[in-house]
Amino acid sequence: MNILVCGGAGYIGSHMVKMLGTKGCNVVTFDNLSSGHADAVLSGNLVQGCLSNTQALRDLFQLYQFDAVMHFASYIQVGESVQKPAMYYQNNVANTLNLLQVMAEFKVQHFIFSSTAATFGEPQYTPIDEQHPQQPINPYGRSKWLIEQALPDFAHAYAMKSVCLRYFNAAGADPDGKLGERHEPETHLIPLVLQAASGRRKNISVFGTDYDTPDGTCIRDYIHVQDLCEAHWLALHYLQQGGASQNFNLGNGQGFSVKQVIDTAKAVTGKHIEVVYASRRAGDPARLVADSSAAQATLGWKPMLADLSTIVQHAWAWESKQVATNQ
Ligand SMILES: NC(=O)c1ccc[n+]([C@@H]2O[C@H](COP(=O)([O-])OP(=O)(O)OC[C@H]3O[C@@H](n4cnc5c(N)ncnc54)[C@H](O)[C@@H]3O)[C@@H](O)[C@H]2O)c1
Ligand SMILES: O=c1ccn([C@@H]2O[C@H](COP(=O)(O)OP(=O)(O)O[C@H]3O[C@H](CO)[C@@H](O)[C@H](O)[C@H]3O)[C@@H](O)[C@H]2O)c(=O)[nH]1
Repeated sequence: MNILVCGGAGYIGSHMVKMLGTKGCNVVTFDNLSSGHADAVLSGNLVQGCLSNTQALRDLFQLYQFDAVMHFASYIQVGESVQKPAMYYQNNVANTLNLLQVMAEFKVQHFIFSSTAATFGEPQYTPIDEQHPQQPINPYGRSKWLIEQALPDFAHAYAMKSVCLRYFNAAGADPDGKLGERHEPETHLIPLVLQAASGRRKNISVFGTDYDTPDGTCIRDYIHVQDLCEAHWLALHYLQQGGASQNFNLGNGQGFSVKQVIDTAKAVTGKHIEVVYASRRAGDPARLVADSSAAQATLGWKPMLADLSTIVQHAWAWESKQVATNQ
């Protein structure tokens, strides 16, 4: 199978490229390296280019006959999306539409899209299943939601079938230690806590202690990046076997508070972690936990690395490697 991975030099995409390589697929990564890293692409070819360049996409599709496209490329920071919505709608919506247009032109009919829990907005109930209303509360969530809304039209007009995978909080690192999270700047809780443990960062700020949760800090559903990639692999097979377009929520179904994550990191690393209590970060819902039973029933997906300690251990091995490499 020839698979195009847009954003394959990024955190989740690079793990996917590695997995596709081990499964025997021919992988082409298309990435503008705006936040990705060329050395994270461990399988196939890396084509450096931007989704804003429709002609570059046409040239790419001319060169390879893709069976499917996995689309990880986007901007990903909620806070930044509030400050710079134009940038988010341009990259996450307009550039994705370029990709879909070229897919339609070349009759590539299987699309797997990285969507997000942020399409739901403030939850009305948890765990969040696919029937939960989608009312995104920031431009990032809305940009992903807009693509979800457009996809049925592409299915109708061009017979393009898609699976939207709405990740909850992606975390962890390649169990082989070859890949991990390298966002610059890093905004995600687990890598930041571990940087505070390794000494690369002075402390970790806890954003808000007055939420309506047992310990007052926000609750999230952390899902191992390897388990996310496995879901993509199963989604690819689902589409190839004639499965209809569908959206799936992906998480472990278990929520952990910010304080619980820090405690787990202390236990895993055995290090002192300095904690600073700060005010709430705008746009953070108190509790996001996934109901992934649809993915389990339809795709046969089952998280294999669901334990938070395992997720943090793998991320810690990666962080320790970064520290050693930078010394
Ligand atoms: N990290 C999470 O917790 C999380 C949760 C839910 C959804 N997602 C989604 O998963 C996807 C991957 O997230 P990530 O954490 O790996 O992000 P990332 O920033 O590490 O990776 C994104 C990649 O896309 C590339 N890219 C961005 N715009 C591009 C463009 N116009 N043309 C070509 N390449 C471009 C970047 O260079 C980068 O390599 C994103 O779509 C994100 O919205 C992530
Ligand atoms: O220095 C920090 C960083 C984060 N947090 C808190 O930790 C939790 C998790 O935050 P973070 O790791 O930034 O993830 P989210 O904001 O939950 O967003 C992630 O998970 C969402 C789905 O749940 C995706 O849509 C986003 O793309 C992805 O970044 C939140 O309560 C934050 O307020 C802190 O307290 N201190």
